[in-house]
Amino acid sequence: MYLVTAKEMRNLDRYTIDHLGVPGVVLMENAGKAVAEEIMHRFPEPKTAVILCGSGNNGGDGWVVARHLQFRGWKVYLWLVGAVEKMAPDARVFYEVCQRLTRIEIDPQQERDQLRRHLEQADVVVDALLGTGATGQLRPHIAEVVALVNQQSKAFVVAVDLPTGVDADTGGVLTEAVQADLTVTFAFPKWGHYLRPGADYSGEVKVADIGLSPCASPELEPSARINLPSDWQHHLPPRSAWAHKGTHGHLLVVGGSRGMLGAAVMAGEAAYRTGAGLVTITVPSSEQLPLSAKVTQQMVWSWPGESTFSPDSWQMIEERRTRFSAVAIGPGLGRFAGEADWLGELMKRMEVPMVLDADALNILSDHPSLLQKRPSPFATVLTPHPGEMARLLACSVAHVESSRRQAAGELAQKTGAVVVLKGRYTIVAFPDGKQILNLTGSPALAKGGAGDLLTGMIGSLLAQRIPLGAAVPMAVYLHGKAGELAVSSVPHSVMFSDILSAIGPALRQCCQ
Ligand SMILES: NC(=O)C1=CN([C@@H]2O[C@H](COP(=O)(O)OP(=O)(O)OC[C@H]3O[C@@H](n4cnc5c(N)ncnc54)[C@H](OP(=O)(O)O)[C@@H]3O)[C@@H](O)[C@H]2O)[C@H](O)CC1
Ligand SMILES: [K+]
Repeated sequence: MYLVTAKEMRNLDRYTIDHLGVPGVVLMENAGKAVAEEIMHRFPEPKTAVILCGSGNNGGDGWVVARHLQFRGWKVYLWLVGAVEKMAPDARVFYEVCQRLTRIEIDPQQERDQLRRHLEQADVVVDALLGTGATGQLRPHIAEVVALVNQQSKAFVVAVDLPTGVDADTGGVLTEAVQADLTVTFAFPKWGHYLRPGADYSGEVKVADIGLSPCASPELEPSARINLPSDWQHHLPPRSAWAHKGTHGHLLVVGGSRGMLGAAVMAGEAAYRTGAGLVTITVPSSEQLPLSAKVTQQMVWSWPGESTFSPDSWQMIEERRTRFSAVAIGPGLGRFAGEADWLGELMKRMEVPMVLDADALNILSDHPSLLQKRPSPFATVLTPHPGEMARLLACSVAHVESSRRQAAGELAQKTGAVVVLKGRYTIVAFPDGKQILNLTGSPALAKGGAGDLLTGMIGSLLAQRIPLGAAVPMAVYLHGKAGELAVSSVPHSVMFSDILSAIGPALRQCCQ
């Protein structure tokens, strides 16, 4: 499923109407009817609704909603908040239908006692004021009505396409926004539904098919998609009865400095759970023995070239590096003298797909040129949380969080790496500008170790030679799904081991 900007939506709209000739009023009828059906699905018995319509086509959808609810016995209070003479032509068609059906209140733009009274009676309020056509800060008369809607607390609030006041592309709030319980959007979800604070105003987001043309040509192709198993589940290799431990890849995990061995172990365990045939963890030689006593299924080596960083001390890697089909660097890595040369040497020598996380990213922040050491065409995946992203882009965390889509895209384009910007809705950004938004996840993942798990899962799927464009979104989706499935009681008490155990069920749910 695509994820669109307002402009991409308009392009698809225009193609359907102008090029294919589907009348706009047909799309509007389908849109309004879809909203009415979602409402009646939640309220099977007729209730009282206040429907607030702007002058544009978002308002047009509102007139259609009003007619359908009224036909099904609802008490409907209809309000035009805007100027009739400025009404969009398609909206005008349905406005005039409503005029023949019932009284339409015109917002007086000063005292609004009547509107308050209607809102107090409402079981449902429909926000059809502004949709994807909103630009700039809300004009006062709209902002005042939005405030009135938010002041009443009884009604179930349904936003048409977008909550009024939410920017379709950034999720930013234009002055203020309608706090919706449900948003019914059309054809494809918009970025604004999943970027804060817009995500907090959207409530549950339902996507209605209104008969819009699917993407008909490359130039119309939106640049983003929602992460869905249907896009990659066929890439998970089946388990042949003839398989052996060498059949499903060998991941090298590099990390685990003193006091942070657990991170490397967790990444390694997650890699096994996600299907890797072999996992080797490398830790500082001082930690190798203690760790060997702790882990069973994973081989434990010391860091390559740890002592002298001289070329010949990399012999171990030279002799064995072809054994590995992917490498993950970072879980519990820590910072140390000579880190840049060491990481650069490792990045250069490992001619396999590579995941960089945690302190490997922080070292990269101080030495961005290290990425140029990566031998092409081997892929590199960066998995920053917002703090690491801020360091990589030399900006503030607030800036990253207020422009997640742009930040992820910028780093991917700048580095040529695949960027996984973690968060409630993780974004996977590719160097060619394509992006994938992931919707799975749970507050249970807001704990130490969750990032190490994801690093191990991405490394595991890359080690199994799953194509990059499938391996990364698959791992991100499964990681979030495992976080959901791990919650047996409350998310507060979920442990790393619960999430680890949930990887298998998540795989079964998505890939069988
Ligand atoms: N394929 C689809 O997705 C379909 C979507 N539909 C609906 O159409 C809207 C988009 O309609 P559009 O007319 O382009 O724009 P809006 O209705 O969202 O808003 C335009 C009106 O709002 C006024 N406006 C703009 N910015 C502000 C602001 N900051 N404050 C107050 N008012 C604002 C604008 O006034 P102007 O003076 O600028 O003209 C317009 O009056 C989409 O969201 C869907 O709901 C179709 O119904 C079906 C197909
Ligand atoms: K709206």
